[in-house]
Amino acid sequence: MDPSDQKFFTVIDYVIFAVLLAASMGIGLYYALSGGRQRTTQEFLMADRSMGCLPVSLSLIASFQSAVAIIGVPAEIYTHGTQYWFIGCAYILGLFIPAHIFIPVFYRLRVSSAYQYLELRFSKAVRICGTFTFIFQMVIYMGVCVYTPAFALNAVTGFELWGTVLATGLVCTLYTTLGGLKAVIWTDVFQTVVMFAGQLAVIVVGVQKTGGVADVWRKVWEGNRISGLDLNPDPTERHTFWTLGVGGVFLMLSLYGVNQAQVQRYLSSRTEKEAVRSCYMVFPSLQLALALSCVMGLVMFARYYMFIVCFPQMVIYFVMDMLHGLPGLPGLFIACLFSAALSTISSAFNSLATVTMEDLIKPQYPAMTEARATLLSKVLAMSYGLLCLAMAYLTHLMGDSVLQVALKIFGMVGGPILGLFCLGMFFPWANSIGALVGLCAGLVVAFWLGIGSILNRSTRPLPLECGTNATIAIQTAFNNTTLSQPSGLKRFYSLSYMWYSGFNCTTVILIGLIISFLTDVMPGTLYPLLGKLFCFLPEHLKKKLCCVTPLGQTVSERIDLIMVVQPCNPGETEMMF
Ligand SMILES: O=C(O)CCCC[C@@H]1SC[C@@H]2NC(=O)N[C@@H]21
Ligand code: NA
Repeated sequence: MDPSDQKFFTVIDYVIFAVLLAASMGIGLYYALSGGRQRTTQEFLMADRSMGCLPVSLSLIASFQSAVAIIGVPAEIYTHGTQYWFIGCAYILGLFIPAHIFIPVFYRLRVSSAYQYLELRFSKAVRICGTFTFIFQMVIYMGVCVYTPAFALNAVTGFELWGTVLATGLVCTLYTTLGGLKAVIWTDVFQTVVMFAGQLAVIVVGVQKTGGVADVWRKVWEGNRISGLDLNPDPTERHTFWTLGVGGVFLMLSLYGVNQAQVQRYLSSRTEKEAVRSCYMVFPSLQLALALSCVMGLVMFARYYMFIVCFPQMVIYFVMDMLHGLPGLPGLFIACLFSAALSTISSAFNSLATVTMEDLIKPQYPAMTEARATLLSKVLAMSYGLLCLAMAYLTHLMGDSVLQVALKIFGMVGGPILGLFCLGMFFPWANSIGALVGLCAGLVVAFWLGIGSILNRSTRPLPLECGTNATIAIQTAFNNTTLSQPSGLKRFYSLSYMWYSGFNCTTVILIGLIISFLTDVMPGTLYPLLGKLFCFLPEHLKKKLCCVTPLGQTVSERIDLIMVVQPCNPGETEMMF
């Protein structure tokens, strides 16, 4: 079937896609014109802290379940088998720890941004560095999320690429700017339903067209696509139970524990209990989302296993092969793809606008009126929307498999941020110099590792999903040849990307503790060194930077100052761990 001349879409398909965009716009307009009409930042950025656990839980899933997962996971399963499915084991601790450790801390501090915690615990400098790191991570991730569906569609169906990117970006920017967090959460709910429906449709039709469940199972079994429990402890093995089930926990904590997009949803819950319940409710839906995308990959394998060829847009090709001729279903899948993208991008816009407002602008202009602050938040959401379109173009140049790109970004940038928060929450003697140096060192090591791994990619042919036309036969032949085990630095570069979050988080904590120890226990040590290090800075800046921690304080005094939080119930001051 030559994609170019196939008439994939009937009128009804375009109608369904248009209805999705219109419904999202409608929800945005509804929240722009109802309630407090988005006149305060409390409503625009925090949804008046009035949300129930059901919409919050569906919105939590939608935020980090984009077209990357919908396209990338089936391609992963088709190429490497179901080993990736073990990431589901990471969801247990990956949601339990946020529910019982991170949510209570953020909720009881009544912050709007997770990074306010960093100023309370450390210093303003740490908060600002954390905020910029988060912005960097989400802007790149947004670019991948906008680009993926448009590029995949264009390649298979000739669907207009940049027109789609523009339509997606503008619709998303509009309803996020008009309706604030309430609109983002309720569009996420609607888009998550569309996402599941679209994947389900492809699976049902795919199984039916591939000869039924028994036939599909036989083919995937013969094609040894059902991976066993791989307990290989080698950290350079790309996907094993350890890299996915344990390394994946750090990935989940960096997203569902400390990522502003998720923290903001916890904080928009009407009570702390609702927030914890929403975190629990994420578990079954996330497992369902993972199962749907993995099963879609298996059905795709059963369908094409005798052809053994692969190219980047294999998944869209498979979907169109299954659904064309069934009016409305191709449109449903396009709606599913763009629902996945829109729900992630709108969460990113809104969280970026929130941290820019709360962490970077408001502290500089405390006297700013509520009306002006809300207007500025809307302008920020709009500007991030336009920035994201630019990032989409950058993704065009990346070329790696989109799932791997997204997970590497989370590992390289989300890992250090997770380390920063862990340093603050679990190590009372960590100080702000330690936090600052730890974060910077963690990011440097993370990018050294990430870029090094790309430059030193092993001579083995790229895995199938990276778009080479290698057939599985050639791939198997190469896999069997035992390439000389890399040693030293090459071994460091071949660390599985699923360990990036855990590795970078640990780096930040270790370096943070060492520097804290040096600067606190022996205050005279690092201070003059820092002074010399920043000798090029003007005196006032040097003073400000080098004594980000009032060194005179003892560690215990600092703990008393920070670890006592505002009472949850009047009259009661809770000590935090
Ligand atoms: O889908 C994306 O946009 C990013 C890839 C998935 C991100 C992680 S993987 C573990 C967790 N489960 C999800 O569905 N999303 C996050
Ligand atoms: Na999404």
